[in-house]
Amino acid sequence: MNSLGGIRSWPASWRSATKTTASMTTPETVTKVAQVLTVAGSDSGAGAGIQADLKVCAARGVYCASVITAVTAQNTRGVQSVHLLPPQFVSEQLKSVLSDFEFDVVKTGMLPSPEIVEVLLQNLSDFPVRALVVDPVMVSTSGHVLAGSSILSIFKERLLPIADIITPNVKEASALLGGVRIETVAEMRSAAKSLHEMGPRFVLVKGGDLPGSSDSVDVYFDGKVFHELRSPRITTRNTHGTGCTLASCIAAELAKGSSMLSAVKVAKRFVDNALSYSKDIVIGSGMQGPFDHFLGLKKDTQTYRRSTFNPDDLFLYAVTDSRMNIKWNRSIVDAVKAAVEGGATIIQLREKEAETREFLEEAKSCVEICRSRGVCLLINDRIDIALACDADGVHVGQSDMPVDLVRSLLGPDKIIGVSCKTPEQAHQAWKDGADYIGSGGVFPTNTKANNRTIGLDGLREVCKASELPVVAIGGIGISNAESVMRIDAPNLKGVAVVSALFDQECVLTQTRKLHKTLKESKRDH
Ligand SMILES: Nc1ncnc2c1ncn2[C@@H]1O[C@H](COP(=O)(O)OP(=O)(O)OP(=O)(O)O)[C@@H](O)[C@H]1O
Ligand SMILES: Cc1ncc(CO)c(N)n1
Ligand SMILES: [Mg+2]
Repeated sequence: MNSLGGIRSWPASWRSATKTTASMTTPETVTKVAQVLTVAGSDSGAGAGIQADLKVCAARGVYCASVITAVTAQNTRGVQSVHLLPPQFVSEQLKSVLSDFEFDVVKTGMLPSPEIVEVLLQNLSDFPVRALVVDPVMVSTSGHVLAGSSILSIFKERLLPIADIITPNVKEASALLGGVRIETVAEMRSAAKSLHEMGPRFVLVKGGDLPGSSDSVDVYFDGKVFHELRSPRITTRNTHGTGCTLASCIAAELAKGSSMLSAVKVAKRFVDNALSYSKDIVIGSGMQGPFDHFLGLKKDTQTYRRSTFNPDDLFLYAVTDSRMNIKWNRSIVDAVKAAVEGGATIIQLREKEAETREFLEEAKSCVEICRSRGVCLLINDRIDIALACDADGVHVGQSDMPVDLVRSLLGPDKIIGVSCKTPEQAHQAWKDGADYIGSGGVFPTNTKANNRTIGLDGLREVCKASELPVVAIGGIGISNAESVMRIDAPNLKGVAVVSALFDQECVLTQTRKLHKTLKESKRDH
C-alpha cells in the first residue's frame, strides 16, 4: 500500500522460503508460507468470487484466508439474488484474521456498499499489510450489478489511492471515470492513465470484454510506461470468473515476492492456460461456465483411468528397447500394440536413444492404445515425457531423479517404480513413496552392460525385505520364468522382460507364450 511502503519494502531475505532459528535446546525449522487475504463475495456457483480466489491461491501454492462481504445466489445463468453481510460482521471477520495472520497481500473483490468499504479501510489502517490489490468488481459478466454507483466516491477518494494495483475491466474503468467510452486499446490506455491519476501505483485495464477484438488485450500502466499484454482470444463459454482469477493470481505472485509486472504477466498466462485447458468442459447449463483453476480437467485425461495401482499388473511387464525396435524395423507403437494384444499387463517405454520430440509423439500414441485396453503405461527415466504424454507413471533407477522428488512432480496418483538390488534400496524406495520395485538383474543379460546380477538368492533376499510389490528383471524369458516365479516370495508379482518379447521376429507370439508359461507356473503354486 502506498502509505505503508507497499511491496517496495519487501525484506531481502524474502526469497528463501525456509529459515532456521536456533532455540535454547533444539534447532527449530520454520517454514514461511506466503499468505493472501481475499475480501470478496461468495459465488454459489464457485466460478468467481471467494471460491475462485481460494482455488487460484491453492493452485499457485499460496495460503488464502477469506473475509466474505456478501453472499450471492449465482450460477452459470446469472445472479439471482444478493445478500449483503452487515458491515459490523464484515469488520469482525477482518479483525479476526488480520489480528492473527501475517498477510503479504490483501486482495479485494466485491465490496457492495460504502459502509463495507469503510470498515475495510478502518481495519487496514489498524492492521497494516504489505500490498493491496483492488479488483473493483461492479457488474457481473451476466450484467447483474454487484456494487452500485453508491460506492464510487469512497472508492475513488479513499480506496484507490492506497491500492498498489487496480484491475478494472472496461465497464468498471468507464464507471470509475464517469462513463467515458472505452472501446479501443487506445481508449483503454487513456483510461489507465486517468485511473493512475487517482492514486494507485499500478493500473491494469482488462480487455476481456472489449468488443470486436480478436486478441484479448490488457493494458498495464506504471505511471510512466504502458505495456500491452496480449494473447489470442480463446473461444469458449467458460469465462466466468476470469477477472477474480486474474486479480487473485496477481496477489498470489506478489505474496511470493514477485515484482508487479512479472506478477501481472504470470497471472495473465495463468488465466490463458486455464481457459484453454478447460475451453470445452461443460459445467452448468447457462451461458457463463466456470473454468478449471487446477488445469487438471484436460479432456484427454478424463478418459478411462485406474484409481489406484494394482500390484497384479506387474505379472507380465513388457519393457521396450529402442535398439531392438530398430533391429527388427518396428515402431515403438507397433511393438507396444503387439505386446498388449499378447497379454502384457503393464508396459514400460525404455527408449534411451530416441529423439525427444519423436518419442513424445510415440508415447502419446502408446498411452492411447494402453488406456483403451486398461493397461498401464510407464516411462523409463523421462519424467518430462511422462508428464507431457500423461503416462500412468515412471520407472527410475538408483542414479536417476530421487523418488521423493519424482513423487512431488508427478502428484499422488501416478505409479512410480524403482530399480533395487539390495534390501536397503528396497526399504528406501518404500520410504520415498514408490509403488513397486524392480529387482535384478536376476540373470546375466545383453540389454544392460556391466550390470551386476543378483541371482535368485539375491532376488529372494530383496523380496523378503521389501514392503512393496516386486517385479523381477534381467535375463528372464520363457525358459526360466518359472524358476523365478517359484522362489518363495508372496510379494513377487511377476517378471519384466525385454529381449524375450522384443528381440524376436513376432512380439505377439512370444508375449502369448510367456503369458501362458506364467499362468501355468502360477497355477502350479
Ligand atoms: N476469451 C478469452 N480468451 C483469453 N483471455 C481472456 C478471455 N476472456 C477474458 N480473458 C482475460 O481474462 C482476464 C479477465 O478479463 P475480463 O475483462 O474478462 O475481466 P472481468 O470482466 O472482470 O471478469 P469476470 O468474468 O470475472 O467478471 C484478462 O486478462 C483478459 O484478457
Ligand atoms: C461474488 C462475485 N464476485 C465477483 C464476480 C465477478 O465475476 C462475480 N460474478 N461474483
Ligand atoms: Mg469478463
